[in-house]
Amino acid sequence: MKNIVLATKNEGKRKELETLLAGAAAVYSLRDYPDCPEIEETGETFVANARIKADYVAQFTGLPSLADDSGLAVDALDGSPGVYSARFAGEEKNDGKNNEKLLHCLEGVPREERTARFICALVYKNPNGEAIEVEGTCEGEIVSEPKGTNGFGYDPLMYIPQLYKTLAELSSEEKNRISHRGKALQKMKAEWEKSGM
Ligand SMILES: O=P(O)(O)OP(=O)(O)OP(=O)(O)OC[C@H]1O[C@@H](n2cnc3c(O)ncnc32)[C@H](O)[C@@H]1O
Ligand SMILES: [Mg+2]
Repeated sequence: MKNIVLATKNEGKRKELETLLAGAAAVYSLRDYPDCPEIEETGETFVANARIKADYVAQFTGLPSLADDSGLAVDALDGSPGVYSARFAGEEKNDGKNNEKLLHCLEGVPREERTARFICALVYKNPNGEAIEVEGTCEGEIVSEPKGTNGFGYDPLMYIPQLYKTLAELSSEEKNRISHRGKALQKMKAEWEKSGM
């Protein structure tokens, strides 16, 4: 079984990725490398940022690394907060404040115009330089008040019309089945199979 270091400091992501990788890889994370410095996300796209994180952590640890850069693109906000999703309400990366700001930005916007999607770019990088890049998306609508307590980040605001629930009202298994992250990881597993990496 391959060893992988997850290049993330986000506990919500770490848990989901660990569950999704169970049986496929032995998983470490930056919790196991507390000396790994903060990695600056200077890219303009999700995949560019995931590449930066995967490269850095593969070099730093000498092990294959899997990075996730993700976020929410809201149509009524021309795709914002996008790559700024974590820092939408400031550098401190506060989920509650980010959600408040998003609701504030969408005040008065009618339901039919509140469509949005989560995007997850995954980059897998071997210390020898080989890489695999995939992306997954999850479509929904931004509700006008938070609902549900599961998940993390913007989950309480992301309503999935087909399920009549927000992502935060789903169990982790249900979320993983339909989420941007779950879909991206399915693609990654297929690429691992194909390439033998
Ligand atoms: O960069 P790392 O260390 O992985 O952790 P991060 O939290 O900074 O992660 P990102 O830079 O990828 O920013 C993504 C933000 O988008 C949000 N997000 C991503 N996936 C999400 C999900 O499945 N549910 C809810 N919010 C999500 C969440 O608020 C994250 O902070
Ligand atoms: Mg980040």
